[in-house]
Amino acid sequence: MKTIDELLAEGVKGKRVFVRADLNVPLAEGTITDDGRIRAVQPTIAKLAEAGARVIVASHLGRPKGAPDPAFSLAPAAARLGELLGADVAFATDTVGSSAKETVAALTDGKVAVIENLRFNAGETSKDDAERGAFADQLAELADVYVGDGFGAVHRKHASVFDLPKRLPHAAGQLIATEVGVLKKLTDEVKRPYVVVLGGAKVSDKLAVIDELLGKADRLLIGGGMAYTFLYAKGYEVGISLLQKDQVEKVKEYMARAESTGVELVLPVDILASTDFPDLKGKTPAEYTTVDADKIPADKEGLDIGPKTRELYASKIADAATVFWNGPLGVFEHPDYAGGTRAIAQALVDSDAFTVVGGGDSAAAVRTLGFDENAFGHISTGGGASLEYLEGKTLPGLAALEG
Ligand SMILES: Nc1ncnc2c1ncn2[C@@H]1O[C@H](COP(=O)(O)OP(=O)(O)OP(=O)(O)O)[C@@H](O)[C@H]1O
Ligand SMILES: O=C(O)[C@H](O)COP(=O)(O)O
Repeated sequence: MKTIDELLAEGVKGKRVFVRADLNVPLAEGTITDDGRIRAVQPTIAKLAEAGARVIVASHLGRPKGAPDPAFSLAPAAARLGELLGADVAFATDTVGSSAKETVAALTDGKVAVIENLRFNAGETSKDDAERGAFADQLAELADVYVGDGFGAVHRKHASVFDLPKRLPHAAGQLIATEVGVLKKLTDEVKRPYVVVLGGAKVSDKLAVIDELLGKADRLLIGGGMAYTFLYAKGYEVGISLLQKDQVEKVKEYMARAESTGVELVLPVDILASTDFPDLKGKTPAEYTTVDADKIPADKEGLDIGPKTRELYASKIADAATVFWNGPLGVFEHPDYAGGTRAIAQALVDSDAFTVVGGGDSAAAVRTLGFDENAFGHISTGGGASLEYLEGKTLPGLAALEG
């Protein structure tokens, strides 16, 4: 992979450089609630601008259906990027149409423009190679050079991630280089004990990584919504908790494998359970009871790990040399169910281990709960991307940069 420094050494002054970023930030009524992903790509953009490039920043945001949708506009992200850079950032109201062409043509050396959400065009995410290729051809007309720096999207075989770098001279941005460097440490040269904490909502999304981690990690601590499928597989009743019944057999197989290979697979021992999902908007106080994990009442759902589990998990993290954490341990968006996630974040901060937090929600949780980002070894901007990297999969966006 060509690095950004190698590209800069070749000279980018006056060149139109297309930066594929991941500006897919959480928004609440048009306001960015966590700008971590914008800050993460800013150094690459700033370096290119300082070197006199005409920088075109592109990204997806959310999952619009291949057509313009104002709810998914990148305009707020472009404005925030301008604030962070301390410079005017132009904004094109389309992606490859007249606004994009005019905006790019008007760029002068060292200036930055953001084009509208790539996913407003069906070609971006199309499964059809020709349709994706045709969109990539249009994007290629906008630029002379491609810089891949949207780590959060490198697992997507999308036009701007996979097809476009094949059409232009290309290099990897600083963020991608950092992310890959850190994740390599978790795959090639991991220091033990290696503890993995997995939470979040969907077991099915994380099964493949559990499969891979059973051969790599020393301990696997399970929490969040996915814990209930494990507890159910163990034979417990889980009330109305999140349960993926179609995954139960697979989970049983993994539990047996963990047992036979000596990997410690640790499940919650107590749970905060309630008859109601909490009010995430008004954040009115929740009513819940703390129950043992094998005694979840039939009319209740588990919404966070309980105090005994928090202590247990913290003790399993305390002597780790490496920790990877993906997925909140409870419905952290409500203050009454944020305690489990907070306890795990604190355990990471307190440990001497090299700690990596992966996943959009986990990274946002760490910041919204008030933790200092610098207290962690690395906070990845990739959710699915970091998991797929750890699974050992070939990531289209990295493969394209290597070619
Ligand atoms: N017990 C639970 N019941 C229901 N939902 C839960 C529970 N615990 C956590 N969640 C929810 O899981 C969601 C996060 O899951 P997800 O798998 O998306 O996490 P992530 O991997 O960090 O994020 P991303 O996929 O964005 O990278 C949160 O919105 C949280 O409220
Ligand atoms: O949030 C993410 O994980 C990335 O931005 C990728 O988004 P996607 O899952 O919608 O492709």
